Amino acid sequence: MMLDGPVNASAPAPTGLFCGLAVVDVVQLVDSPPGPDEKMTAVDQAVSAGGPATNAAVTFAALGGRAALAAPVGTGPLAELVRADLAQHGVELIDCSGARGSLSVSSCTVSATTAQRSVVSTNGRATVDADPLLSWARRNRDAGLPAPDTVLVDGHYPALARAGLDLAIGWGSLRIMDAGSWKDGAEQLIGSCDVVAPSARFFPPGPDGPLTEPEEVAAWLRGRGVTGIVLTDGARPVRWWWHDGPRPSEHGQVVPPQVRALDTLGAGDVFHGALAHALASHGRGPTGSTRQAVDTESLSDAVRRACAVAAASTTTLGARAWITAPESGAF
Ligand SMILES: OC[C@H]1O[C@H](O)[C@H](O)[C@@H]1O
Repeated sequence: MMLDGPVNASAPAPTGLFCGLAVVDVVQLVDSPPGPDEKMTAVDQAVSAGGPATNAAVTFAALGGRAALAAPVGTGPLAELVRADLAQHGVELIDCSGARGSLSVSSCTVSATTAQRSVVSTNGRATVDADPLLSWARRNRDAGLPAPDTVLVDGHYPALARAGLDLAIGWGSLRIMDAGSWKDGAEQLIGSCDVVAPSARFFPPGPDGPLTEPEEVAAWLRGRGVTGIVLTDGARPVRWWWHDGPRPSEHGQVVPPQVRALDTLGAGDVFHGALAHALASHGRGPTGSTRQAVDTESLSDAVRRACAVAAASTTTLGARAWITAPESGAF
């Protein structure tokens, strides 16, 4: 799984802002998922902060980037756990809690036989206030700090995503969306993104029902002005499309490294964090904007790197242990 070397060894560390969900993940590794009314002893456990944007931000920082996470976290014991995990992994928190600051717990069961996960969570039920994000941006500007190279949104808390994307438009940052499975309201955000990474469960509405074919999904996203499309499908090949202005569209796929997976929870988030890191590492283009530096070659290279990191993350339990695993030195 050794990669060809750093994306751009001489460039300063890329910076990323991640907007979306923070939760507490309680992960139990079991021989097989419990049945109704069954109590069982787990084989192992992991507890950490979780949520797509949170896991992506931690990955970005673990790969050497400077990451900030805008998410409602609030106060109390669960919030303390999230804050401690982010601090340990070098992610700056911009707490965007509104009046109701209620952090969710994701109860995650992972089968040691199949590495498949089941997740139960109230997800994003806190109210959100985007003002702390805007203040953070103003403070950084006044301090002369560079704007983030990339902004990633995960589709949770659309008002926060909107604020992050609007800032990114002003900064000229590369705008990435972890689109996951289809969510109502996604369409309003997608049109503001340069790169959209949906999963194989992303079925946008079509004239005759949901669009399920990858080519149809890609065409739908292209029709909304998206330049780079990265369609993930678990351990199956990742397909990508690049469609830049009048030039013909380019398309390719990357077969992820085949590994002995223990836990697939959060692997998609790790993929998105690594994708953002690789794309942001290409530096700034001729107009001083990161988005100008990204092209079809950098996208396919970023997909290849993200596949390697995400595959490695599935060999350990939870979305953190891969960071200190010996083979992660290759990243
Ligand atoms: O994408 C997986 C993440 O979101 C889920 O809700 C879990 O919290 C996990 O951290």
